[in-house]
Amino acid sequence: MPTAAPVRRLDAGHVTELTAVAAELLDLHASATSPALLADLAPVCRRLSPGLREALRPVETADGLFVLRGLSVDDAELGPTPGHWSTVGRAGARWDVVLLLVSTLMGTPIAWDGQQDGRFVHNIVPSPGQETVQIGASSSVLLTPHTEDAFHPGRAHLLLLCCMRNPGRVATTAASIRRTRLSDDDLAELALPVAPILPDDAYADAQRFGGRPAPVPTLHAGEEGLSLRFDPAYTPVEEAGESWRAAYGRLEDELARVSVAVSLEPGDVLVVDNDMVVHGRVPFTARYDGTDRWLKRASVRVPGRRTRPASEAAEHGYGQAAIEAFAS
Ligand SMILES: O=C(O)CCC(=O)C(=O)O
Ligand SMILES: [Fe+2]
Repeated sequence: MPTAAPVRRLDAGHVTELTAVAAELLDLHASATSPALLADLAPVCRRLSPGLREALRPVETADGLFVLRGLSVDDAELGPTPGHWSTVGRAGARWDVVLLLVSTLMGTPIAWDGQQDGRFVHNIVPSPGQETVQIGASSSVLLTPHTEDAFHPGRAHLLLLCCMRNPGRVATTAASIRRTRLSDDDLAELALPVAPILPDDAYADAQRFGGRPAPVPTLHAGEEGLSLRFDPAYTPVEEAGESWRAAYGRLEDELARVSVAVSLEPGDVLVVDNDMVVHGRVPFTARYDGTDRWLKRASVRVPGRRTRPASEAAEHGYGQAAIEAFAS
């Protein structure tokens, strides 16, 4: 049984190269959200050294994740943790660019009109009033293991979580479907489109969408192996039949059994395969004094990936559309 996430260590030379290129891009474009900076990402990445590009290759094991370690955060320079994503401003902007470069080496960064003002890098901070909601801004509750943006066919293939600060070493949890053991009957049952996955509370517009929620398969046996699409907090499980509910429960149990806890340290980047791994977070007590936990998050699509059922192409996505950082 896996107990720890694999760590990939960036050597000092590669850290210097990556941070210097990020600083140059930010100087040139003034803002990490500038469309001109997004347009520069792919050409700049092509000029990075082969060693750095190799170090930042995508996820390659059945764990479906790794922690990239070696970057370091200057805590004093970062400034206080904001109480809400909308008040981050330019804080940690160089990290936004680092994350966009790492994302571009692995695929195409995506954003959503309906989430965090269409930004390509989200800020995940505990926010007053949201302590118990099932979104990243929560704190006092377990954030239930989920596929990111599971409600949408345009969701990311890879999710990157970069730690700015994490007092108390609050753990992110991650569980790979490829490490679970399920009976053939359960696999067959969960491959049927039985229950829909509704938009989560980070998407107010999508939640107002008038169309009919379509049931989707939970598991998919693709050419490369099993993938999953799973978000029990937003799945009306109680509307499904008893036999399917029992199989879904066994899947939840198996995911809990193989789950690893990853306590991110400042500068760590957790890379998660969003088709293979569900992630969550243990509860913690927010301080709201500027020293709180703070992650930056990027979502990446990998062109040409065939890990999902073809039927997803016909989904309405609750009126939301993913925006790509550049044409891929
Ligand atoms: O806070 C965490 O460790 C993970 C939160 C999360 O689910 C996310 O940012 O997508
Ligand atoms: Fe998440």
